Amino acid sequence: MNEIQTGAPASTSDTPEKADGAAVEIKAASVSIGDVNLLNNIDIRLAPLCVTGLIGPNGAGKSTLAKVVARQLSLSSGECRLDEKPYDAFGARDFARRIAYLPQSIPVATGLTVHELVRTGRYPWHGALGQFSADDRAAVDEALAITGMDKLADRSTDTLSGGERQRCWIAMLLAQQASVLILDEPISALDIRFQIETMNLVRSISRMRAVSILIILHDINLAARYCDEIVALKEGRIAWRGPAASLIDPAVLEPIYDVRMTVHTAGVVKLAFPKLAD
Ligand SMILES: Nc1ncnc2c1ncn2[C@@H]1O[C@H](COP(=O)(O)OP(=O)(O)OP(=O)(O)O)[C@@H](O)[C@H]1O
Repeated sequence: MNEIQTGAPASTSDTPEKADGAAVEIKAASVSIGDVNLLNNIDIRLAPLCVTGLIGPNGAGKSTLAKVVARQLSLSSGECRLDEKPYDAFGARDFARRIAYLPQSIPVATGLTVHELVRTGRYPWHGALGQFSADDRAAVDEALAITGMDKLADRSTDTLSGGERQRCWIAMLLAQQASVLILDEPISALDIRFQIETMNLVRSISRMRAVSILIILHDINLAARYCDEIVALKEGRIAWRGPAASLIDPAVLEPIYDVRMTVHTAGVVKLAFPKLAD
């Protein structure tokens, strides 16, 4: 997997321009199912050039919030705005040009090759006749190359390993060239090399394409290292938010996870670990 090379490929007249950096604003968001409150009064803003890490214990509401931002789940109360307009102002295709979502559970079998699956990321950008343009082809080739999936382009997705499948879906998302990326645990199945390369890629995309990124992570050390801002959820509420550089501190982490923590310093890098029992 390589560092991202250039900006979006040059547009031709039959495909729309890539949407400019978009900002998402979620205000006073609550989600209830029956009498269970999954999210309570959440405010969050995703801005271009910013990687926001969403952390917190299992069941805290992270995936629920990701689904809300990706318009997969409706709010019980509150509002979602994209570029200062309510989500309802966007049709499905318009929305997909702006916001791309990688769910936590990706389908195991699609019956498509890697190349065919990544091509589906271009759907929102097809011209009026639905024809695949030079821009579409360039976006797919670039997405395959920077995720290292070009070597497996002709393989059936049904035969991929868990990590390869995760990279394949990341490639499809990159081909979509949206201005906002919502990534729910995108590195959970990746080995350490691909974890680091994916996090580097996420940062590069944020910087080079002015993309707004929300990424759910369980690895707090990677979150501190690669994100700009952190939002920590606990029991459906925001337990802490702040710059990623302030995360690795027992005073911050212990109340979020209810685990005693210890911090080790290697050079200028601080790493947090659970404290072992004496
Ligand atoms: N449709 C639903 N009906 C009832 N409860 C639900 C529903 N969907 C989610 N929940 C509950 O809401 C809570 C938050 O779930 P969510 O998947 O958002 O957590 P999470 O922080 O992403 O957890 P994890 O780290 O384990 O993936 C959980 O307790 C879950 O069981």
